[in-house]
Amino acid sequence: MALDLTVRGLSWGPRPDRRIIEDISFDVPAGTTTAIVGANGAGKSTLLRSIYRHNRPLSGQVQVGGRDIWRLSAREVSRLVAAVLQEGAPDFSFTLREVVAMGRIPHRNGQPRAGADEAVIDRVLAEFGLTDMADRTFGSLSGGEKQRVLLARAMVQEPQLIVLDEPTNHLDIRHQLEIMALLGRIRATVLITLHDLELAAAVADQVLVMRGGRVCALGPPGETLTPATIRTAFDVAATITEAATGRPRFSFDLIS
Ligand SMILES: Nc1ncnc2c1ncn2[C@@H]1O[C@H](COP(=O)(O)OP(=O)(O)OP(=O)(O)O)[C@@H](O)[C@H]1O
Repeated sequence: MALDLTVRGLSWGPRPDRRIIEDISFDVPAGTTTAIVGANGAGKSTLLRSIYRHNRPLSGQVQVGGRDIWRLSAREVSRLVAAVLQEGAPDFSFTLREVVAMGRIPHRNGQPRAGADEAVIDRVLAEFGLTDMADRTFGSLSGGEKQRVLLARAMVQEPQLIVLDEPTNHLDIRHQLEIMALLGRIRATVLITLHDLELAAAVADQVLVMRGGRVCALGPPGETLTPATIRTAFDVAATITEAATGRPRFSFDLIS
């Protein structure tokens, strides 16, 4: 299940005269992945917060499947959009299964969990290799396992759009690759912030490069992750070579 995301002229700031993101427009076609990259403070997380209906825009629109998210209730949006964020980790005393089950709440309409919910939870736990540790407490898990659980919680939400803020942060190389492989199997539309440009080039159909709260480049990785754009966005010199896999490999130098 996947719906397209349309963002038009989106601006947000804590006050009308203090805009952190300004005039952002882009489309994410249904079922595709867009990576957002940019320097620290460029506005990536702020943009995501507007898309999962946390920051009400000062101007502009966010539409999922053609529906303006601010014309829908929070519950309706949570049936469409799931978020995997840096902040907002669940209580560490919940079991892994309880944390994953929280993803069904938007579908329950005040009713207790039903058999259908349990079936979705069991399926996703199995898909994510979490069944055997389902009774462990969230607090006892490693960083990589926690990240997998948060992704599983988003998946039981059965979203049409999933937004992820740096889901590979703090993960070792193997766990980074595992998370990216899991993402590759997701049927939803994906919007993801990443600091690692090689990961972005590997997973994204489209890359949105941000600088100073604005879109600095938008398009396929080969057209956006160029030395010129990287210099503008990150203020570094980039050299791009081709790895044995055929994917781009980046190395960086300070500009003296
Ligand atoms: N509610 C807020 N009030 C005031 N300033 C804010 C608010 N939210 C974010 N900012 C500021 O907006 C800027 C962009 O922040 P944001 O977290 O979106 O950047 P980012 O690109 O995600 O950065 P990073 O790569 O470091 O995570 C930062 O300078 C931040 O301090």
